[in-house]
Amino acid sequence: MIQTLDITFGYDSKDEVFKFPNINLKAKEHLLIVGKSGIGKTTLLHLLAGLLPIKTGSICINSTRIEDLSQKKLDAFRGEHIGLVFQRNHALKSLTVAKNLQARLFFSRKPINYKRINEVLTTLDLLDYKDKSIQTLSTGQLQRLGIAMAIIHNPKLILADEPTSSLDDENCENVMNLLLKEAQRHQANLVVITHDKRIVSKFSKVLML
Ligand SMILES: Nc1ncnc2c1ncn2[C@@H]1O[C@H](COP(=O)(O)OP(=O)(O)OP(=O)(O)O)[C@@H](O)[C@H]1O
Repeated sequence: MIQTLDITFGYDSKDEVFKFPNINLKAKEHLLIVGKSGIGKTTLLHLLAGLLPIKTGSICINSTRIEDLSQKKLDAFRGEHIGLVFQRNHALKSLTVAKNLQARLFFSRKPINYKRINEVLTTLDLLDYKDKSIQTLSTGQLQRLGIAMAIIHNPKLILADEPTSSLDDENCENVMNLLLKEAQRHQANLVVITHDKRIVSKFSKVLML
């Protein structure tokens, strides 16, 4: 469940103040965020993840007001309950694909579940790369690994910034189906930013910034 109320934000280096429309998602509801380049979509996603501090307003995720949390508690809350798909991959370059997923589970304070790792890698067509260094992966494979890292710990909120932008039609379909299936399975909310017209029909709620 996500509820935002009158949130505003400003980057220190700029005078511009972003004012965002309220978001109200019940359990299992999903949201697509669209809008022209530079309007503030990624900024909003980072606010929902608690990666940036709101200036005013409130953000409530599963009954927790994230602006009330200390930095330490916020980091722990994010690690445990939120899965983030970034535009750029944040995997650790020195580790293999599987070790990156193990590290993600470790930082989320979840047990290392090898069956779950294999299942996610299979769905994302990455099983053959399990023991490969991530430096050998293509852009699309890296993007799929980013998705694996965002869902491996069964988060309650999945936030995805352009998750399908560098994927072909088949992988675009696989990735969206996986994100929706994972969200459904764990009763999670899924919030996706996109310019990708191929995925619009998958969402019943759309927020235009
Ligand atoms: N760290 C930052 N410091 C200062 N300004 C920033 C920072 N990050 C983003 N901005 C500015 O804030 C505005 C919104 O950026 P944001 O990335 O949220 O837009 P967006 O809608 O996601 O764009 P796109 O669709 O191109 O990814 C832009 O004008 C951008 O230049």
